[in-house]
Amino acid sequence: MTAFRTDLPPEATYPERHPDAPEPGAELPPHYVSCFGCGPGQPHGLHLRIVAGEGLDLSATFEVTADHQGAPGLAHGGLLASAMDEILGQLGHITRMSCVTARLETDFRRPVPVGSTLCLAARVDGVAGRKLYASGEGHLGAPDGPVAVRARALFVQVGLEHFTTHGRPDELDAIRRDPSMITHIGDYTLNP
Ligand SMILES: CCCCCCCCCCCCCC(=O)SCCNC(=O)CCNC(=O)[C@H](O)C(C)(C)COP(=O)(O)OP(=O)(O)OC[C@H]1O[C@@H](n2cnc3c(N)ncnc32)[C@H](O)[C@@H]1OP(=O)(O)O
Repeated sequence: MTAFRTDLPPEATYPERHPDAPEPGAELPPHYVSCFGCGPGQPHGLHLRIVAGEGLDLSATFEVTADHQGAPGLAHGGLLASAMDEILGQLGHITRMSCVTARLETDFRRPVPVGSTLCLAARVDGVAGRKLYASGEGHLGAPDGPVAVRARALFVQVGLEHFTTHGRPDELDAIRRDPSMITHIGDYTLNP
């Protein structure tokens, strides 16, 4: 059997839900107004609205429109992977780890027609040091609908300097002028 690089290592542990994690049922704040996945100010974005679950899990709905096509009338696979990347990455809200995607594996199990709603679910599988392992699915039409897409990912925790070092100065300057473009929770600045 293939050993995927997102397989949980033996030293992984299952973390507690962070006491400052969003309440179950609460909608997560967008981490950055211009994020392609969740930013309300991103005209070309997916505009995912992500809701905290009871444990180390999240859910969201993704309305698939004609803007998301690959084949005629069908969603583009890379776009579905982006939606999974976004909801999996936002699991950092629940564990309070500011992470970036190191590896994302996606299985496309059914075509996703334009006009359909994809119900996304994501959960933490474990944490090993800076590494957060996560998995999720996209169900067609309803949370218990057929699985159209499945993903597993490895995220690596990074400090704020990851973004300040590598981000384009124009966008970083815009955030300095208007800090409300990114979400701050307490003394923690979320991944911009
Ligand atoms: C409160 C917080 C809330 C946060 C909410 C945020 C919402 C955000 C939502 C965003 C949603 C969208 C999200 C996005 O779109 S994030 C944007 C897309 N991702 C990136 O741009 C990341 C680019 N990559 C990097 O910057 C670096 O490579 C990173 C930082 C990932 C690691 O470089 P770094 O120099 O720091 O660390 P390291 O190289 O020592 O690696 C560390 C460990 O990881 C293991 N490893 C690394 N890569 C892989 C791999 N491919 N498969 C398997 N394993 C891998 C590695 O072996 C090592 O393991 P170990 O030797 O320790 O055992």
